[in-house]
Amino acid sequence: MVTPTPSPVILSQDELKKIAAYKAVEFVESGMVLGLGTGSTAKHAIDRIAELLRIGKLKNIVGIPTSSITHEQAVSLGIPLSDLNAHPILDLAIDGADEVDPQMNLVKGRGGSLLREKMVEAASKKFIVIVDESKLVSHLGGTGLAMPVEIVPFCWEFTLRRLEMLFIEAGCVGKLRVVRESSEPYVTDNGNYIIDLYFKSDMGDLKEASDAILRLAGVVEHGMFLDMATTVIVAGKLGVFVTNK
Ligand SMILES: O=C[C@H](O)[C@H](O)[C@H](O)COP(=O)(O)O
Repeated sequence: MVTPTPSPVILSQDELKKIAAYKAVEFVESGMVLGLGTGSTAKHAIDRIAELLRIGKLKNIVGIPTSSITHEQAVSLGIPLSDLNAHPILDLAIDGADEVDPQMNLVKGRGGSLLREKMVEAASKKFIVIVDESKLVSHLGGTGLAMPVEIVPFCWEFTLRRLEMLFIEAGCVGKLRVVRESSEPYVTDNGNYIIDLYFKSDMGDLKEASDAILRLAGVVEHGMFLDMATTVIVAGKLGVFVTNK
C-alpha cells in the first residue's frame, strides 16, 4: 500500500504576516514602552500584545501608536497608551514594511502613516520589522511600486514636479495619492498629502536620494527608513527567519 505524502500546507499572505508578528511579540517584556506600528501586519502584533496583557503574561506595557487607526485599535483592546512627549525614548517598536532590502533598509508608508511611524521608530532603542517574504527586494524602489513622500498641501503640484525633477534620470513619475471612492486627495493623520514616486530605473544612492528629497521645501518626510531597523523577521514558505543588525 502506498502511503500518501502529506501535501505541504500553503499559508496565505495574511497567515505569514501573523506568524512574523507573533514571533516579534516574543521579544516584548513586561514594563516596556512599545511603539505600535500601522498596517495589516502590525495589527496582528497589537492583537497578540493585547491577548498577552489580558491573560497576564505581559504587564505594565505602555503603547505609543503610530497612527490614528492604530490608536483606535489599541484603545478598543484596552492597551494603555501614551505619546512621545511623555515617553521620548521607547524600548521597542514593532511595525510592518512595504519593502525590505538586504541591508535592512525599508520603504514604508503605502498605508499613509510614514511620518508618525518614523518619529516613533527613530525614538526606539530597538525596531523590529515584521514582513512576509513578498516584501523582500534587492533594492528599494526597484519593484515598480510606490515610494511615498508626505508633503504639505500648499501648491502640491509644484512639489510633485520638483520631486520628479530630482530623479529625472531614473524616469521618476509622481502621483498624488487620492481616496479611491471620491478621487479627493488622501489626507494623512497630520493633515498633509502624499505623493507616490514611481521609478523606471534605480534611484541611485539611497542616502543621497533621501537628503535630496528632504532638502525640498514642501516635503515633510519620505518613506525610506534607512539604517533604522535593528531586527527583521520574515515569514515565508520555508519558515520564519530572524535577522539582527
Ligand atoms: O503606512 C503604512 C505602513 O508603513 C505599513 O507598515 C506598511 O505599509 C506595511 O503594511 P502592511 O503590513 O499592511 O503590508
